[in-house]
Amino acid sequence: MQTVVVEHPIVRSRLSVMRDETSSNAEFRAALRELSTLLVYEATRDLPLTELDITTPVGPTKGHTLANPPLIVPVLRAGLGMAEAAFNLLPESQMGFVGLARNEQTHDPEAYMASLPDSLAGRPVIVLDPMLATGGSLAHCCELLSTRGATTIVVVCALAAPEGVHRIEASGLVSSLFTASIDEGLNSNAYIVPGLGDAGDRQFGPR
Ligand SMILES: O=P(O)(O)OC[C@H]1O[C@H](OP(=O)(O)OP(=O)(O)O)[C@H](O)[C@@H]1O
Ligand SMILES: O=c1cc[nH]c(=O)[nH]1
Ligand SMILES: [Mg+2]
Repeated sequence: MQTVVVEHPIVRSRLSVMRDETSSNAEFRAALRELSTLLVYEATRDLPLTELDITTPVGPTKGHTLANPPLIVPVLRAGLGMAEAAFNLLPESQMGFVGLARNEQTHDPEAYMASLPDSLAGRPVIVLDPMLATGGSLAHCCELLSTRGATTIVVVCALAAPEGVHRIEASGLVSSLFTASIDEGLNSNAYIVPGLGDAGDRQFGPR
């Protein structure tokens, strides 16, 4: 698995707004949206292109279009805050949805929703979830995608813990991971330290 920590001054500043406990829900959502644009920009850098003939007002030339736009899959709830930014960059794409809620006693994900095409054979997938903590949720999501035939899965998250990076690498299902930071680790509640708290609650309020 290729792991890329996107180093950029704007990425750092938006992540800091997200980490700051005094940021409002609206400030957190705006910072996540802007951060997601930058992370998805990097995650799509190597997408293959198809050449096409176009005509400018001045004359003919060659243009390009995405050869095989990826399916975008936000993991609900928190990944919803990244979805619009990804769709804006990839308007040709389609979107699927996976709903997972981590059980805060066992730290295992509990699935409550999946809305995906039956077959993902031949379709690259970009999975969006701001938090990669134990990695249980993203591993579950990637297994679901793999069961439907996905072979190229790119994960984009705002923050990761080393434990989660190792877990999804060990799954063998993820081609690349793009994140703004790999933090120190997990606390006894399996929250990322220093992290930013609960990314779903910080956007939408407690569930
Ligand atoms: O790596 P893990 O240990 O599995 O934890 C990460 C998961 O926890 C958060 O979702 P949560 O379960 O809180 O649901 P929410 O998005 O509805 O808040 C986050 O958005 C990830 O999906
Ligand atoms: O730090 C964490 C861990 C899991 N889920 C979150 O939203 N934050
Ligand atoms: Mg949550």
